[in-house]
Amino acid sequence: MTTFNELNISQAIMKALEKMGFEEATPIQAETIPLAIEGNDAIGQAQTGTGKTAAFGIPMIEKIDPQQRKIQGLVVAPTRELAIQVAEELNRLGKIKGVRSMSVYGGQHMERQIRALKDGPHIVVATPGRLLDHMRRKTIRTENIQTAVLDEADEMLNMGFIEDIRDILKNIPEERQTLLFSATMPKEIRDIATNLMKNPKEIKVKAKEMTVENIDQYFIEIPEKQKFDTLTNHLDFYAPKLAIVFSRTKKRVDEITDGLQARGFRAEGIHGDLTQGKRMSVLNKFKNNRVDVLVATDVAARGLDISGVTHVYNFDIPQDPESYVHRIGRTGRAGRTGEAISFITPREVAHLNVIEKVTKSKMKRMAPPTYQEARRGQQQAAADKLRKKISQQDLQDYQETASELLQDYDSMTVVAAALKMMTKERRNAPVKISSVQPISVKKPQQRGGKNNKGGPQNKKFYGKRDQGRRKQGGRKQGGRNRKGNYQKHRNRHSNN
Ligand SMILES: Nc1ncnc2c1ncn2[C@@H]1O[C@H](COP(=O)(O)OP(=O)(O)OP(=O)(O)O)[C@@H](O)[C@H]1O
Ligand SMILES: [Mg+2]
Repeated sequence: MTTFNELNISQAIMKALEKMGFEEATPIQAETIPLAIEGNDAIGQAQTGTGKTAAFGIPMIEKIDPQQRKIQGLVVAPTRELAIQVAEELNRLGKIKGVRSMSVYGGQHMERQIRALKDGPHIVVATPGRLLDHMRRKTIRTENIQTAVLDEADEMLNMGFIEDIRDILKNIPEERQTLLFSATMPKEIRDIATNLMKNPKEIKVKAKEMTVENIDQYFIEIPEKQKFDTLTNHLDFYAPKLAIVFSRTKKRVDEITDGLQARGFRAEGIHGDLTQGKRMSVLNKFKNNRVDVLVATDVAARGLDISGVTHVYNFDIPQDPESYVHRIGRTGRAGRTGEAISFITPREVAHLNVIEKVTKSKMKRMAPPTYQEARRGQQQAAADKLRKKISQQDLQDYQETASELLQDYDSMTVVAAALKMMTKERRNAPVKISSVQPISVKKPQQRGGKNNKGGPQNKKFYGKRDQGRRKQGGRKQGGRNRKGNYQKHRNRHSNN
């Protein structure tokens, strides 16, 4: 264990850390901070929820001169919500030193953003599209930036964002320090990354598995048509405190959300087609426990740090093993425990095995809870409430009425009636979710098609010869292929 004291951190930041309740540095922080303070470029890889934000935030803030009201640090993040969250954490870390961070993202009034930028933040945390917009308008000046960070670096250097990132980095002084962070870093992306940096130090916190070990991982094999009932049975039986349900498409997110609401759950959906105002309000409701189930596309898969998420459901198994790692990493953060439950259709078993292999983790098979179990789960929740009430021992006022009841009925009947009244019986509204194609592990010759995301991680499933062919083909048809993919990704992220 390393204390922050041992890392030669200045007083102002030490005080901020104390206020934040950080007692010891996490391994990625212990390894990164000294290297980054020395000025090295670095690629940092450590599991989800292990404090990568402060690992780059602390050295970045150390270097900033608060007297100079110029942008000296830049963080680029893939989603708006993450940009906001990172800016908040940096503001906490920099508060006592007087270092101010501001988030800049799409979907927000340009004029308002420009006014706020005139206030002279020291650090800007931005999504790529809007950042480029400001750079072109010269409302964000880059000449004083000393540190540039790509949070979720593998995502930022993947096809959807890579061109934007190149454009951004071109505009930042070459003497800059570049820091890249993520829980996942496929080798091909690491190679791209290395080209953008100067002799980067690679910091990889050694872990047996890519996923966090205090997340219990399960899978339930069920036909597509039974997924929704299985989800509601599971939610009733296990009564998670806060759950995130990931689905593959925006349409399905809407349908699942509507379905859950129709069955009486406090659920809300989040995806890129919603207005920014709606996205924020949904997330805030979830953070404040006014919503129990957040249904989301991958827009919520990376980086979001919402304390108290106990369960992550993959209503649809994700295409990439990396995406799986990030999605389930929304639980089990900062040493807490969590559960991840993935629904797979019978045809997706091979794909599940691929995810297990790449992430070096194992998912345990779980039987889908039955309707009877779900009902029992609901009754148990009511029984727990009764037990809690009994333990509070403030029932004197009710004793006379209780004894009258017991003269007329036996105790079993009275308690059963009380339980029935308290049980949140599910409204069994019929719900139909439009179907999607199962994800299959395609044979090599079938890969590389127009709809194939073709992420670098897929390379593993090519034979040696095919790899070569793919490389060649990739270059030749790169334009079309990349463009197709690029467009697809742009759409996915179009609301940054
Ligand atoms: N040294 C520390 N002591 C206690 N808590 C910490 C420490 N460092 C970070 N945290 C807290 O741990 C949580 C997770 O941190 P953070 O979001 O930076 O993780 P991450 O590694 O970036 O995860 P992800 O890969 O999901 O983005 C946050 O709530 C953060 O405030
Ligand atoms: Mg993070």
